[in-house]
Amino acid sequence: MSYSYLGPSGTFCEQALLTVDGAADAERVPAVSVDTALAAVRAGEVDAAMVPIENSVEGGVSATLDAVAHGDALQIVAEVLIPVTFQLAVRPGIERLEDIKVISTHGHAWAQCRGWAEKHIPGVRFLPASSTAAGAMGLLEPECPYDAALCSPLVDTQAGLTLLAEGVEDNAGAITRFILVTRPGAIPDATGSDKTTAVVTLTDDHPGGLRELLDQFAMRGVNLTRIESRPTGGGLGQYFFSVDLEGHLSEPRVADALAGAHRMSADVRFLGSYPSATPLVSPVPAHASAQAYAAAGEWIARLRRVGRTEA
Ligand SMILES: O=C(O)C(=O)C[C@]1(C(=O)O)C=C[C@@H](O)C=C1
Repeated sequence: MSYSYLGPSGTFCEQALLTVDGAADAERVPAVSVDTALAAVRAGEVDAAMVPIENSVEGGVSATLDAVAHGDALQIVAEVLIPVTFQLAVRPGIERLEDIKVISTHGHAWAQCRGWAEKHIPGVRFLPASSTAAGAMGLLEPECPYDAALCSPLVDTQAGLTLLAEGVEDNAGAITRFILVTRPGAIPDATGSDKTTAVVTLTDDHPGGLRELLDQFAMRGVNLTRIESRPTGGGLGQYFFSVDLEGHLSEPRVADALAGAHRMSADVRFLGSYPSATPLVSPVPAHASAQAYAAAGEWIARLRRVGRTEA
């Protein structure tokens, strides 16, 4: 196997990738952006990509939500949760917080540390970097246009950077969720604790459209763990919905709910069923169990057989 990930080495993304069996010894190709990492999968240059999808403080990673929703089909085969904590690295010559005028990091990292930075370095300016590790590595460049970078604790051991502070995040205990993405192929077997991701674009804009979509899941006892609206790019008011739900496509209630969504909108993109990284939070109601579906299916089949005999 070969993998792309949001690089360079030292990102949280790489940390997530290294939790995958065999990835430590596999070919790992750092990419400059989520789009580039996924493009390498689409082009067949690597087998899979590890990219961030959601953070417990800052929410969805738009670059990932949009990239998997459009273009050649991709499939999510695994998810990884990584606790995130940040440290402040500085360029040579900077010795005190007061010397810092500009901080660089990934936008999601800045959103998680902005409160600390504004409190301890009043007036500091933010310069976006393509990743936390890219920001940190830039500090070693002779013409670095910023003084400090917020990065993962993985970075210091590799580069010999000077650290001025650790644990600078505003919310202790934050978690980022990453997904392992491949070209479409076999769906991982159901484990009994699985998630499914899909993208739905409602074709017809009318009052209650979103509620009707949600009903498809609610009435089949399917719990949603994330729902986000993202602009389609086609104009104001035009959105698609990206959803994660508890359950596997092989479960009748999940298949039925997705089929219901498809009846409402032909524009449903199935993005995969894969093992959940945490135990599912909501028990399956009795009426939505596989047994209840089987019993109801047999009942309908019986009715149809009787009808045919009598006809
Ligand atoms: O820049 C990194 O290190 C990443 O892996 C990206 C990313 C993200 O996109 O959310 C991952 C975890 C942190 O929340 C901050 C940045």
